[in-house]
Amino acid sequence: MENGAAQPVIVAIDGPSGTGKSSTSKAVAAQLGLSYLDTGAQYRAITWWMVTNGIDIDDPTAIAAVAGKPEIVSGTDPENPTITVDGTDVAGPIRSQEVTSKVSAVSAVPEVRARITELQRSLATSAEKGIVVEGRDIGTTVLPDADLKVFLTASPEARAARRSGELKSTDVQATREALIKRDAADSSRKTSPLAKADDAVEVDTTELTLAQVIECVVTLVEEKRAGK
Ligand SMILES: Nc1ncnc2c1ncn2[C@@H]1O[C@H](COP(=O)(O)OP(=O)(O)O)[C@@H](O)[C@H]1O
Ligand SMILES: Nc1ccn([C@H]2C[C@H](O)[C@@H](COP(=O)(O)OP(=O)(O)O)O2)c(=O)n1
Repeated sequence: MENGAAQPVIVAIDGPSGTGKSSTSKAVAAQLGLSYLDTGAQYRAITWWMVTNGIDIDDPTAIAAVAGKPEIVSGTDPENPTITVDGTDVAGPIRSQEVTSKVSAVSAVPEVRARITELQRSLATSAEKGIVVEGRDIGTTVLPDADLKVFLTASPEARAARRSGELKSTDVQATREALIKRDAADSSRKTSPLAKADDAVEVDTTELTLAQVIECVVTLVEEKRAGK
């Protein structure tokens, strides 16, 4: 088949916080003309709704009871990814410290995961040219038949330095601790934890520039498409 008429390609990119999933996925999707989905933004959006509606984050039963209520819509253009909850643009508020500190507890609730996973699968199957989906459990649970699975890693020091730079925070040590705590919670939850799929390609980005990581993933997609 000619490249121009290629079959939709599904790319799953997983890994802990600060490994470069969002920046890499967005750039790869833009370069290859694919859609892009930030699944972390969806979990942040449902967490934002729980916080805004006064739901007790320490009560998984209370979270489960209302998990079906908010309508979460993700725009999948990599040049302009969007996220709304019941029609409200929440791209800014979902990055708040409060949401960041509560998102692991909310996303550990099975009813929340079932709801969000369904949204993710539906977006992936409707992407005409294909999609790059980034998260924690995409290769293992959400899209186990993805054409390419990549698992990004980096040292905690590199990840904390990147996040601190982004948050314009000088306290790299506090950022490092918060990041390690969130990764531990995400990796140890019962339902669909952060994990590398057996057939994922692991890329350690500690010593790589973002441009190098993007090039690496684009090459992996092209090799898959060429049937190598
Ligand atoms: N290989 C890299 N080298 C240096 N900085 C990077 C690299 N990859 C990503 N970054 C930067 O690190 C920060 C976190 O990256 P991001 O893509 O949001 O990670 P994740 O989605 O895995 O949490 C961003 O500011 C991004 O520009
Ligand atoms: N597929 C996913 C994606 C994110 N999550 C949860 C766990 C993560 O700590 C939060 C936030 O994810 P996000 O990718 O926005 O996190 P960072 O960009 O690393 O700060 O969502 C998840 O449980 N499953």
